[in-house]
Amino acid sequence: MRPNPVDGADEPPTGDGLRTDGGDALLEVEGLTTVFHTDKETIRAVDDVSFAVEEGETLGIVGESGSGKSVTARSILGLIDSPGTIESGSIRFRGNELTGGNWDTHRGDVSIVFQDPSNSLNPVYTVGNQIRETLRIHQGLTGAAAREEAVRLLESVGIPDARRRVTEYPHQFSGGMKQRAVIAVALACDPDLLVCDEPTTALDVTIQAQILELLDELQEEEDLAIVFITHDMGVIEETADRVNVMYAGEMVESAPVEELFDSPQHPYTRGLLASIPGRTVSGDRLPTIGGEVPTPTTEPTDCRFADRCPEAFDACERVHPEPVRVGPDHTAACLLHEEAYDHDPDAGAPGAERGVDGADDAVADGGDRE
Ligand SMILES: Nc1ncnc2c1ncn2[C@@H]1O[C@H](COP(=O)(O)OP(=O)(O)OP(=O)(O)O)[C@@H](O)[C@H]1O
Ligand code: NI
Repeated sequence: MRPNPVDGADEPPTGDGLRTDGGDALLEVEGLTTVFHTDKETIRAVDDVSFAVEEGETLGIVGESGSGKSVTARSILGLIDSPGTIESGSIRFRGNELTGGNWDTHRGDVSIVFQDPSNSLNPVYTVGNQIRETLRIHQGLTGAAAREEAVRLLESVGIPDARRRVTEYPHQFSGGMKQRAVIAVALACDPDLLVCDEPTTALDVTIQAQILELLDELQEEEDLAIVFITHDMGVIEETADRVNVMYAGEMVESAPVEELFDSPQHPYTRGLLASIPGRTVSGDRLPTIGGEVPTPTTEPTDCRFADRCPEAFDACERVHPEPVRVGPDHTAACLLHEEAYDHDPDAGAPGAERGVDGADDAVADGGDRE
């Protein structure tokens, strides 16, 4: 939520410049391709995705269900199990390559918080027990030191009466308090990067806001970098410094959060933004993008969004768009931004809402006046 402390603005853009190499980012992901081999097909859940996370920043990853957000998160943590595998690409943490089984060198430097806190805590151990176990493994703390640190961690995530609650079992915690406890366990690793995969989706709206606020405070206090995964553009606007938009396994747009919201360059991003309450002309229904995310099973030869895209033109069916620079710190993978593909300008801007269900309803509202 706070501004990126590493100001990349005055770095000269490199020639082909979309890949960061040799930079000092905390996490660098390059060409990540994670596939699942099922009986009938190979699912390319994450397909040639590249991005970086700087120290202390929050990177939001957004996209509809099935776009590859969680598989990206699990890949970073080394949590891809059979039938899944990282087929190619590089994941570097502080410059060290993690793929190829080197996750243990940074185990604990990267920690994850999942959507459902109930699945993340062991019901047969007290909350304190689980925090202390993590402190022992990752920080070598035992005895009184571990007990004190467990209480301090519960306090730091805003659990009242921490000294007593540390002795309680997960079922004695409410949903929101459970997720705070999960975050305390994640922090017991003393991570530099916290990956949050839809951490508030299972919680009600008020609690959700409290957890988002907590993450923001923790980030400032502990100088944490956060990768925040959500399908909710509203949550992205509140939490992220930078945003990656994913669609069918690919990263279709990436930009600082304000720029993405002010000047989205991919029609898919425009569709996601149009579905935020309050951003579109008032109508009974929010516009949604018709259709759903296809499951990618082959290397792309076209734009995977073409058949849902209100701005698609003929080349979109036969050419795969690669990410291109559309601003100093902004990329989009869309042929609208490749001059070589001469598209019909009439199919451009005014049609941005065409094919977006519900947009017509909003316009039709004017009819009530007669
Ligand atoms: N264990 C698995 N076996 C086979 N396919 C998988 C497995 N895990 C994920 N996939 C597939 O990978 C693709 C991406 O899934 P992923 O869970 O990353 O999506 P997501 O963006 O996190 O969606 P959601 O918002 O629903 O959590 C989907 O097509 C999914 O079916
Ligand atoms: Ni997911």
